[in-house]
Amino acid sequence: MPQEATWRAPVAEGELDATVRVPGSKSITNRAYVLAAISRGTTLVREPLDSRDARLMLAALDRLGASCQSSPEGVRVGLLTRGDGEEVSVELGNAGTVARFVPPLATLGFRTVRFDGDPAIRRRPLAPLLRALTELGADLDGGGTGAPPFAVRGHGGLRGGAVELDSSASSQFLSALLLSGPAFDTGVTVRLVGRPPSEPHIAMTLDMLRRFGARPQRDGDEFHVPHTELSLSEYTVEPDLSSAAPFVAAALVAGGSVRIEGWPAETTQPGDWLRSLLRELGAEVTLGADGLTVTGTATVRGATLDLHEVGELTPVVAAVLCFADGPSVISGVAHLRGHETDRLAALATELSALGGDVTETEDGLRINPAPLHGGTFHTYDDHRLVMAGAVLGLRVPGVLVENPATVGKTYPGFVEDWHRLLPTAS
Ligand SMILES: O=C(O)C1=C[C@@H](OP(=O)(O)O)[C@@H](O)[C@H](O)C1
Ligand SMILES: C=C(OP(=O)(O)O)C(=O)O
Repeated sequence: MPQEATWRAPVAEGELDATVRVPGSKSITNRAYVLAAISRGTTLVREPLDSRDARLMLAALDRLGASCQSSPEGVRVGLLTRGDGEEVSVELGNAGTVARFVPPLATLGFRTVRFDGDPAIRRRPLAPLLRALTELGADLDGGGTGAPPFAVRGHGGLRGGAVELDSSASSQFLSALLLSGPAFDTGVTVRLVGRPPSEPHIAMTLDMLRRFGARPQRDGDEFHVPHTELSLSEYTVEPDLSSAAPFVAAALVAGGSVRIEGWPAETTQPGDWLRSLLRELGAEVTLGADGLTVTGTATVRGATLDLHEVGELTPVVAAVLCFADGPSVISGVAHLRGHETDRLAALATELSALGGDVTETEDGLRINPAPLHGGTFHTYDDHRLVMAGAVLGLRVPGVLVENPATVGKTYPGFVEDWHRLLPTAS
């Protein structure tokens, strides 16, 4: 991982012709670890992501007594242990999946689990989940503010049952309750109030629960997961299609072809939507047994896009649209103000600082064509802003991406892989 304070994002000096293998999906890896930790026996998670967020999840499960062992085959995760009244601390970093998925698990043992992390995670939404957990019988200490630091005093299980949940600030609140639902005494029934973002991530939760042997049901806004003993001997993680976003975007922005190996034929990942997006913006897109191939001509069409379901793609998509030949509007992503940073403010500020004509709206961004120039691209400790900066640098000399190491949240080898994409780059 580069240790420099800034990284000069390389310019594409010609057409691209590259094949890339991106690391495993953060969302799938961390769900697989959680489900493995409430499954009988040991689950081997193959091809998992190894990144800051994935390590934080493993460290959290280790604190809850699950044995987590890495080997060349993958990571073996055992069942959580009940504990003996001890007090442990879980480090959240700035991982939404750890902050949302682990507190429900902490109710299952006999231990007090203290949660805290980076300053940024203290500002991210959590209150509706902590409220719902309390209603389901959890004993929380310091959760009144609805933010870390707080503690869960585990009493060896959670009653569970029916609860109303406002998951409009993050789909992860709903996923958190559903993922632990099989381990609650009476399972869990969640009635949603408000519309959650990131529907594919909810589908991913339901799909992975089923694969581990749970029987989740959905009826519109009501979700039910009965108490069930789970078990699965092994689970293979797909490549992270959101980490692939800057690479496939590169073919459109710089021209030429980029192939992503291992792109699944069927998936619940939100990144699969890139196939239709890139076509709409002007690329040729082919999905075959050898992966996804995207071919572009360096011409980008402007577009009006509702990104409510695929919010995590916004930084890279916004960077691409700065090269469009017409105006663009991104909407449906007000919840991005509660992501790693306020992504709408960060993108408007940083893209404008490089000459972009980018303004914030209530729930998105307006982007008009404007010539860009070099300068420092601040990244606010947000991995996806590093990826956005890399895309800008393909066509704009002198883009200095601040703190590139922060990309290690989901993709520690990103900078090295990006340079391999551009063998003739400066
Ligand atoms: O469940 C998940 O793995 C995720 C859900 C989404 O969160 P939000 O619904 O909070 O946007 C997404 O943005 C995040 O990167 C990962
Ligand atoms: C929102 C994101 O992450 P997190 O899992 O921390 O919510 C993201 O990766 O874009």
